[in-house]
Amino acid sequence: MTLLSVNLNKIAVLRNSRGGTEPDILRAAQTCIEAGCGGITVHPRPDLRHVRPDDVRVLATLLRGRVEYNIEGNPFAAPRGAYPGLLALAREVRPTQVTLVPDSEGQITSDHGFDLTADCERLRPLVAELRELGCRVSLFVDAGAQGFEQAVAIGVERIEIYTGPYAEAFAEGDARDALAACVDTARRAQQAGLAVNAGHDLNQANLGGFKAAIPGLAEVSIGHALIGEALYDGLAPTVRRYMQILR
Ligand SMILES: CC(=O)[C@@H](O)[C@H](O)COP(=O)(O)O
Ligand SMILES: NCC(=O)COP(=O)(O)O
Repeated sequence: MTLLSVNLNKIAVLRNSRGGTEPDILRAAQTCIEAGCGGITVHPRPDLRHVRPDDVRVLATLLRGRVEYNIEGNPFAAPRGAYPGLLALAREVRPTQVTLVPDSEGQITSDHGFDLTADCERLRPLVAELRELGCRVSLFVDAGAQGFEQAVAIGVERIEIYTGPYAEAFAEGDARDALAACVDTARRAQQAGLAVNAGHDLNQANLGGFKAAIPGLAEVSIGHALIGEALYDGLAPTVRRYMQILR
């Protein structure tokens, strides 16, 4: 069974657009847990536009001992204001997994992975510290990435394949090449001893074929589409409830 980790960034984006506390991230996490998800993912960023450090902290308390907690982010992004940095957050909350992502400043969302052959040496001390803290470490990589042996050598246990190009090809009607690249990447990573996660723009339409093609897929983290789909699923009953009140 592949673990579903629900990314709650979009709940925070909606909340942040008004200020205040609604929609409430803890309530959203609780709902996802009650629905059977295996994990919660957050991706705090230095500009605080998504999940914020205080969200990361309160979620840790809610999730501990219940489901996996996956925190994503760029470990090299400098602390700024209320954002203490990814490593500092990991030291505080000790999530199940930290997924290191080479986001650059101002990126709307993640759009590429690490170059393992170039980046493993500078990642080495960070991976070591995260492992000391008891966190599993996963590296965000593009399909086609090389250097999995180097990743294993510095203590990395998983990769997360960036599935944006697969999702885009699927939406355009022909995902065969993009899927084949993910399948080959997963196979090589597994042969090197890594477990394989995947994420970005996965949705109910493109997930089934992806999962079927990747034996042993350990985890998918899904946020943007899942929250959008939840809106569609929830809009009609919600409107009906308002109509009841207004009768
Ligand atoms: C690491 C990753 O794949 C990203 O997909 C990201 O976490 C997506 O979520 P946001 O764009 O909402 O931060
Ligand atoms: N790691 C990917 C993730 O957490 C969610 O990405 P998306 O579904 O919001 O594109």
